[in-house]
Amino acid sequence: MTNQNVVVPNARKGVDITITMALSKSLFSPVVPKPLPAAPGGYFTISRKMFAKKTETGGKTNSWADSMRDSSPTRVKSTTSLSEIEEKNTWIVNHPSALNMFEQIVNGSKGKQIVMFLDYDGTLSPIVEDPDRAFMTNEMREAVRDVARYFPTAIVTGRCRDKVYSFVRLAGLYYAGSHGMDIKGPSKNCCINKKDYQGVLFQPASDFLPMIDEVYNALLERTKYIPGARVEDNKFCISVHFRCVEEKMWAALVEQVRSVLNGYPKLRLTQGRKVLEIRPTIKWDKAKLLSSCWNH
Ligand SMILES: O=P(O)(O)OC[C@H]1O[C@H](O[C@H]2O[C@H](CO)[C@@H](O)[C@H](O)[C@H]2O)[C@H](O)[C@@H](O)[C@@H]1O
Repeated sequence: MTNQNVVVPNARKGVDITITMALSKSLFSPVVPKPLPAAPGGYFTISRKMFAKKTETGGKTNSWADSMRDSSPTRVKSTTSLSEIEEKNTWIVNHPSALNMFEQIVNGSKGKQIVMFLDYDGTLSPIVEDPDRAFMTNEMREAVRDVARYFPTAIVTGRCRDKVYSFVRLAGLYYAGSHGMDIKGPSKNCCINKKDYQGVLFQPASDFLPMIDEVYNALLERTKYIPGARVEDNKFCISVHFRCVEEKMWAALVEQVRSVLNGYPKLRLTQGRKVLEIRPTIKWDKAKLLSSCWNH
């Protein structure tokens, strides 16, 4: 089995795209016009996303605030150490540009089913201050529509599935919201055969809904005194945004979030791009979703 990550930088658009090439026997095969023959190999993934550093709960509030500062792109660094340069160079060597490897990609995909997995925020839409206004352009929508004509395509996001659908508005795609804890296939009208409609495919964390609701309300209450903090309900997950919070208040914000979570050992805290994410401790995330799709 081949598993290769290739990063495609695109300074012009500033977007990230994940391309996954998987076996022909996949979850998505019903919407492919001409299924490709099964291949003995596996899959390889091309990712052009610098995944934000994720940290588990358990650390001290200060280390959380440090981590929030470290992952903050607005923080200006006056010097770059030799080891940082070396680390970056190693990263680039291990994640070569897909644009420079097009032939290898085409060769590697022979006899395999190509499946597109696309992140939303910072990939299809620009990063903006207001999460409700992270709109994608019509040009990007058309590009995704075109891709979906050729390959089964899924949007995989930490957001609530309905919310991301309201941004993308393309019926022929798979949508995996709440970090893959809420998956739905293409809607009825866009399937070639009605029997292909798969509705809600997977909601492994449904038991957590009442708990998530409770925690969402507690977080709203506890963070309302921190200017700029924003709590987003992502159905099976919750996001606490600190993009608009002054840096000197970050430690106080983490303290509030952690104090709420103390009563909920079944929820865990991770960190994304200027966002704290609360999610169920089930053994399920976007990576597991991807591998389960191509092993389906
Ligand atoms: O896993 P992802 O799909 O990358 O979801 C992570 C978070 O994405 C969204 O927040 C990010 O984009 C916002 C709009 O550009 C930006 O304001 C925020 O700072 C970013 O973290 C989404 O709103 C969150 O709920 C997701 O957790």
